[in-house]
Amino acid sequence: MSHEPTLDRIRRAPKVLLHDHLDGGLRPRTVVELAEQAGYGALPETEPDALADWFASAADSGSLERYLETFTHTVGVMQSRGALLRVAAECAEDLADDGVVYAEVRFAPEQHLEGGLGLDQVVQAVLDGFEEGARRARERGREIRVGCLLTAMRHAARSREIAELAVRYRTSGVAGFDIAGAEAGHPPTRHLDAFEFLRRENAHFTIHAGEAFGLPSIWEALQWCGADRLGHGVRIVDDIEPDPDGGYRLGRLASYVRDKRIPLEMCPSSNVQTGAAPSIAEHPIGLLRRLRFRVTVNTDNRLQGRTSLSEEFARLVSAFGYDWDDLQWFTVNAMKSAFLPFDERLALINGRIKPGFAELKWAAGGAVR
Ligand SMILES: O=c1[nH]cnc2c1ncn2[C@H]1C[C@H](O)[C@@H](CO)O1
Ligand SMILES: [Zn+2]
Repeated sequence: MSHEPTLDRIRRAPKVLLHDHLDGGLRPRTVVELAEQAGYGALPETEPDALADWFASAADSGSLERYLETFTHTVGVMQSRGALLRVAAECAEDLADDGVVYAEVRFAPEQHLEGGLGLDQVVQAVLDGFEEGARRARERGREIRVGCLLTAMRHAARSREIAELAVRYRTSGVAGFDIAGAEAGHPPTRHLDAFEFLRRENAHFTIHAGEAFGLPSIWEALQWCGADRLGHGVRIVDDIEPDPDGGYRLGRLASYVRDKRIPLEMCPSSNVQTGAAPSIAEHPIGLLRRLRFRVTVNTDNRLQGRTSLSEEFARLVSAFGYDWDDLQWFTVNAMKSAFLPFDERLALINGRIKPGFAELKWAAGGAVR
């Protein structure tokens, strides 16, 4: 029997997902049906397979700005309570079917007000949807826990309001806060007021940084804003240089990120699509994993990337030859980095992740550690 983690077996592994956009993970058929129901006439294709192809190829643009244009159509059909609830429920089900046991799914409430909903109603619809999806998954024997991160758009000016919303819902399923959108020209320090508020409230947040823009963005996110985690953070490699004796020399920022165990929410396929990395095989995740940064593996946008967490892992296995120990290491890193109380993280690591991986290693004929 092969020791190699195949896609099929990876799907059975208990996985953890920290960076996944609700509006980047719709089923193509759902986009078509919601568009019909809402009278949204701007879809570039109206047949689900053709629409799936369109999203994947339009997002394959080499530029974050053009990649983000594809969200017009997903956000466009997510403007009612019914639509938000359906998308969130299907998201929870799809992740559970992929073997994800814990997920933090993010979206920007301010983008879903065009149908007349208020911010609170938008958040409530999504939380209700996650609960419904998790319930349906449980009925099929799949246990998943889904938390929500509220995103503020970095080009807009509603971050303080969204941060307050995140704190208001923190006991109802919102695990934290994030900023997203085009990075160049929109530094995280523009939203300092929101981050300072969150810190005073002992709340958690991550910041998309070091994706389409380099080290200054990472530095601001950590040292000015106080981010707990970095969304992508892939450009931290710009602060790492090979040294003559075959090792690597870390600059001050890269050292800080590694020493403080700052979680990197890496999204390999998304980075290839936006041009942040030339290919999966050349993705900095290979080096960062070897240097033992706190690397986690994520999907970013399953629709645009035509991917799943299992597929991201499978792509890394074929590019870097990762084995079950590597996949477990990424997964434990992610669980340690979740915006969940420490005892609950530990319970998932010891109760689900370690036993689940041990079973797969055993089935693969490998040593159980
Ligand atoms: O990878 C990304 N970088 C920056 N912004 C992103 C990325 N993926 C999605 N977004 C944006 C588009 C969505 O409409 C928004 C909220 O999920 O976040
Ligand atoms: Zn993202």
